Amino acid sequence: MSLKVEQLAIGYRSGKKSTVIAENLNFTIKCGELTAIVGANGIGKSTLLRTLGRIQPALNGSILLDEKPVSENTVRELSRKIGVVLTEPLSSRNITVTELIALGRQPYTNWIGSLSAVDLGRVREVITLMGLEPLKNKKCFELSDGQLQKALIGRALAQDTDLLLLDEPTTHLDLYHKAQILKTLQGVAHNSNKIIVFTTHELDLAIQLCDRMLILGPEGYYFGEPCELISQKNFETLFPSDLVRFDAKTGTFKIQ
Ligand SMILES: Nc1ncnc2c1ncn2[C@@H]1O[C@H](COP(=O)(O)OP(=O)(O)OP(=O)(O)O)[C@@H](O)[C@H]1O
Repeated sequence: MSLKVEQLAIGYRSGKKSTVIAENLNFTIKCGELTAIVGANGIGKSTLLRTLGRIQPALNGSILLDEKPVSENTVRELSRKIGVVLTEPLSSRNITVTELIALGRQPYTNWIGSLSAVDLGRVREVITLMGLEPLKNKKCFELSDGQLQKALIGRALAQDTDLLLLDEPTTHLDLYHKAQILKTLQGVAHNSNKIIVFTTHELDLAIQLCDRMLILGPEGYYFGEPCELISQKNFETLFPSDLVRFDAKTGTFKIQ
């Protein structure tokens, strides 16, 4: 299993006009790898993530999952292959954490949506994995933003897809829980052989925990292992150097 991007152009179409956000993207992510997409505000991280998940169309090029163009899958096929966690608010919060996570099993349930023993087992597994046991019977409206974020990631993990795409999954979390979530995602990628891709502004954590990183910059993009990107000085391209500078020794940005 792999996620292969060939000559991909991402952006927006409005009538006959198209706005290209990034183009000529080429990279391959293998199963068992955790990958972060990083870059400055407005550079195109979410646009790329949504394009990879077929939530918005590519302007050009192709996205292949296990050598098959994602565009050739039906919606139901895609729901078993790609799980997506976006930053949009939940439409209804009047359900329990367990019910929310169980929604992730929808691609596998029958037409009346009843959960099998396998579905229920997976829901229980995810509740334990995400540390949601104490919250499992709480209604979603009773949760803090960080707790809800964990439950939403739980829903996507219950979906059990080969590819999991998450847009800023650690935004509302404190440092401890940011590290905990990213460690959990790393564990899922490594132990269950999944491809997990997420956008983030947490450069330090991503450098420490990811197998690959994709840096989107104003002049182009860089893709590789964090240590390669550090030694090639690619992190220096992320921001103008008047205020912050990347320190290759510690792998962190320092304020000038
Ligand atoms: N629906 C849309 N129509 C047209 N342009 C859009 C749309 N959504 C985003 N853009 C533009 O696309 C560019 C990339 O936006 P995107 O949200 O992908 O950036 P990002 O890197 O995720 O930013 P951030 O770190 O601030 O979340 C921005 O210039 C934005 O204004």
